Amino acid sequence: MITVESLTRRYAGFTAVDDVSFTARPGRVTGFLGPNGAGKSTTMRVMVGLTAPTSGSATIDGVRFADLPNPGREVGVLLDASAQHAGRTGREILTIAADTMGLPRARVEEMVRLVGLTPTEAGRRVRDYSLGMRQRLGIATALLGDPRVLILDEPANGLDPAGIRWMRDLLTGFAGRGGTVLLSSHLLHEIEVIADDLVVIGDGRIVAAGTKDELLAAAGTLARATSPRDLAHALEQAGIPSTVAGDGSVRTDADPAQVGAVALTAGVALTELRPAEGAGLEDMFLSLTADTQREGAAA
Ligand SMILES: Nc1ncnc2c1ncn2[C@@H]1O[C@H](COP(=O)(O)OP(=O)(O)OP(=O)(O)O)[C@@H](O)[C@H]1O
Repeated sequence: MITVESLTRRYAGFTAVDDVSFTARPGRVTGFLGPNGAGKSTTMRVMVGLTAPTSGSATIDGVRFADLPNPGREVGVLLDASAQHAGRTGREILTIAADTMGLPRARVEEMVRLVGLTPTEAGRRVRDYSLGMRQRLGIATALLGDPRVLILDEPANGLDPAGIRWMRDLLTGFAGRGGTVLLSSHLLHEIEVIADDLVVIGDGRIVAAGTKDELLAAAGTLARATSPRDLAHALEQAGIPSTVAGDGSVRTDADPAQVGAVALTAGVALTELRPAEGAGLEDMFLSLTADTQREGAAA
């Protein structure tokens, strides 16, 4: 279990992470989402002791990362796949990590196979790796010590479609065996498929956290009508607040049956009526982080 409590990190007067609290539980994949610069990497860096918190804490099963006796055996970390020593081969990097953790050398070849690097690729210098190969090596390093917790920043970055599918199965299997997975990603579809729980951060603050099902169900109802303004007006008359998005869709917290009844009474022809959850994580993400998007309010 990863526990983040009232975590704040300031840089010279700028607050990158602002009083953030959440947990990532065993047996679950927790997706960590937010727009560029929202504070995901900073939070993850604090978790693994690379950045000191200004206040608050991040612990793994109640222990700070820096206090873990053999961290690689307990927490697998992939923060920046390009941070590996470019002059070493993939195999050398894994061997050094295995020696540091006191693991048998056989574990190195096991991991090379597991992440789908060929023996030739494992013998190539990392500076000559493609992004996807670096990512695979980073995942091999994270899994080497057979940890029970994984902290992965954008692990799917650079992977081809087969690689993304492979990673999805790997992480789901890891959580299925009782492991804790926290992963950040900009690939919302990936998160939607793989995550059990979601933590959404915007401008350094948590804007939503809960199970994926809860958060998607909370998205309300989406309706389209030949005249969106008439529908919004009819809903308002019925005491149901709604918003009309730029694409003409009308959103409300009321359920679809209520919206349908109001439209019928008002004589407004609907062209679409459904739970907004069908719109998926992307819509939820954009509406939750609308205030913090560089591109301005999306809905
Ligand atoms: N060492 C630093 N000094 C000053 N500001 C920093 C430092 N590290 C991060 N920041 C700032 O903190 C904010 C959060 O950055 P962070 O990298 O955590 O965001 P992120 O959510 O991971 O973004 P992205 O999705 O773009 O990777 C940004 O505004 C960033 O510029």
